[in-house]
Amino acid sequence: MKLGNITESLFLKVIPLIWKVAPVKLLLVFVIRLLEALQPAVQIYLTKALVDEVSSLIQGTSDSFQMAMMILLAQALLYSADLGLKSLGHLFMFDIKQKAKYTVDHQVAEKCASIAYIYFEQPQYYDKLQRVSQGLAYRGLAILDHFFQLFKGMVTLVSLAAALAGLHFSFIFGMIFFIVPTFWIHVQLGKKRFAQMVHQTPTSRKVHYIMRLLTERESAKEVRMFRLFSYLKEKWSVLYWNNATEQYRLERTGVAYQLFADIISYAVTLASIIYFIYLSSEGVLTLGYFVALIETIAVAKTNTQAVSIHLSQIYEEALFTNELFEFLALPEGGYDRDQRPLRNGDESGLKVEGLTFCYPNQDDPVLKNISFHISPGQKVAIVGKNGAGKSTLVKCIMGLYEPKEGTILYNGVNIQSIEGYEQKVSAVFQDFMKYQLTVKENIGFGDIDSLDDRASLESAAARSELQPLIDSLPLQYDTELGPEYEGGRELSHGQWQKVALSRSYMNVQAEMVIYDEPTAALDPMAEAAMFEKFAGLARNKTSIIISHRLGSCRDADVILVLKDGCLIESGTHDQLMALGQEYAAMFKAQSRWYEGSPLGKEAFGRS
Ligand SMILES: Nc1ncnc2c1ncn2[C@@H]1O[C@H](COP(=O)(O)OP(=O)(O)OP(=O)(O)O)[C@@H](O)[C@H]1O
Repeated sequence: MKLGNITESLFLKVIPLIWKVAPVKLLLVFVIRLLEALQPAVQIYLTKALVDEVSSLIQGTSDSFQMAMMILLAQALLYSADLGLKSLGHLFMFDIKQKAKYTVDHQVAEKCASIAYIYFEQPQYYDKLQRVSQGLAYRGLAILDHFFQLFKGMVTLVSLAAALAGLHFSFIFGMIFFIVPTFWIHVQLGKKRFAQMVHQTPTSRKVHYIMRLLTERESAKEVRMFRLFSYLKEKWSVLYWNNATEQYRLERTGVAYQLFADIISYAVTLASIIYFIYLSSEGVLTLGYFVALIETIAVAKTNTQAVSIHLSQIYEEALFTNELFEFLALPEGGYDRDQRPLRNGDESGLKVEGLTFCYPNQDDPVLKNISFHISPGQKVAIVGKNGAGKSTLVKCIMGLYEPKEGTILYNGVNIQSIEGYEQKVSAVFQDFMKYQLTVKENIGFGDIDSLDDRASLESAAARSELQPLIDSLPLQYDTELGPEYEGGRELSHGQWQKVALSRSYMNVQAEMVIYDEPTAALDPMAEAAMFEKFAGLARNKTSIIISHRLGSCRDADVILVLKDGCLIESGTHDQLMALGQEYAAMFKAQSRWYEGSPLGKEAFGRS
């Protein structure tokens, strides 16, 4: 990363961002750091005056005891003021960081909500997100701290350099000898640390993932049942030590580099002290001057090291901060709006034409040249074996994925050009959310504007037969669901599915309803009721159901049969049965189970 980029990151991005959230506090911290920075030079000047006064007192050449006391008092006052400024500076910085973290977290969350859904299918996205959240919490905002410390160190050094240069110009070179090696070392280490973090991100995500498997409730059942603890712990341990060993090696290199820099800096200090002793022996320096110079060297040493460390830290933080700004600059919506084919036609309903879709980082398309038309109000079932592409197809229809080729038109318009298209579609996904929040929120999220509309909530709950369960809960609609928080009430999977269905019923404005295996966890009575209600609910809406229970698809107006990403059959149940191919074979295989055929008996090992 070039110096220009670092300055740009610091002055054009980080500081303006912080200026926006806390301008007054930022200015105050700046003033405080300036005052703090000038304090060492004044202290050294007072020390010199004090030592000279005391040495005069010892030699009996002066009776300025009062003067010495005055100087001591001034030093004490200065020291107290410095302590006060430090505490204030700390508090102001704490406040600035809280506000800046809030603002940036907020922007990251907004970005996550607005980027194309397809980003969530890419491991690189999760790697970046992890670095962004790590970088933000622990590093990004530290850049400001380093900047102020750097500023303070520089001001102190300039004030000391002015004093030393007056004595001999070579002290300026001495200071450079202090700064350059430490700076170079820390920049190199910063670069290495950043590169290491980028390359370790996938492994460290895996380490966290396996630790979650070992500790969380979701996985606890299988971990115990399959006795996975030792295997997973071993896997976690290998990955953990892979990263930890690399980090240790880098730290060891860092320590060796630092030792080298410290030796150089000590040599420079020693040379300076020898020179001061020589000047004193020549009678050029008073005792006070000598003491002040020794103190100056000590303070200069600390500050030059601090300056080089803070400079290199700014470099390192800028690498992290840049990741954050790159993340925030990801294109929203993900589609190149100018490239989108915008077609207007008079055909109503949903028309899919030549749809081909490929997941990121994969060469083979998951959906291949699919075309069909659904008229408004039609009931459509999508069936096919596992992995045939059913869920992917509905995600394309919902506008979550952009086709690689082909178009999806709704009432003749490309769905990606339709403002608020997502409100026209209501859906229940296979992996629906179990919000660890109240019943009201779990249902009301289906139409956030009606969250407080009790009548709508009750009507949605009644449609999925959920009302009796809600009535039995301690706080009814205000009962917290899920076991993760104190007082939360856990539901069965089927009950959760009813909650998800209720959520979808909230969106009464939806023109199209999509259900991806909506009854998988429901008992037969609830399933039958759901289909009865669904027929009524979806009467005026286009409805698309994915189901493996082919019996529930019999009444569909159109059944689409997918195989290996291709649409191989479409028609009514009777037409497809008459065709006698994939659908007919699947249907017959399933119906044999209900009719008690030998196939069913074999599966249970009966003769
Ligand atoms: N996020 C993803 N990234 C890459 N490939 C994926 C992703 N999701 C699904 N696939 C692949 O796409 C293909 C179709 O998956 P999809 O979930 O659409 O099938 P499906 O017909 O809904 O299956 P099921 O009946 O098991 O739910 C599968 O081969 C799957 O491996």
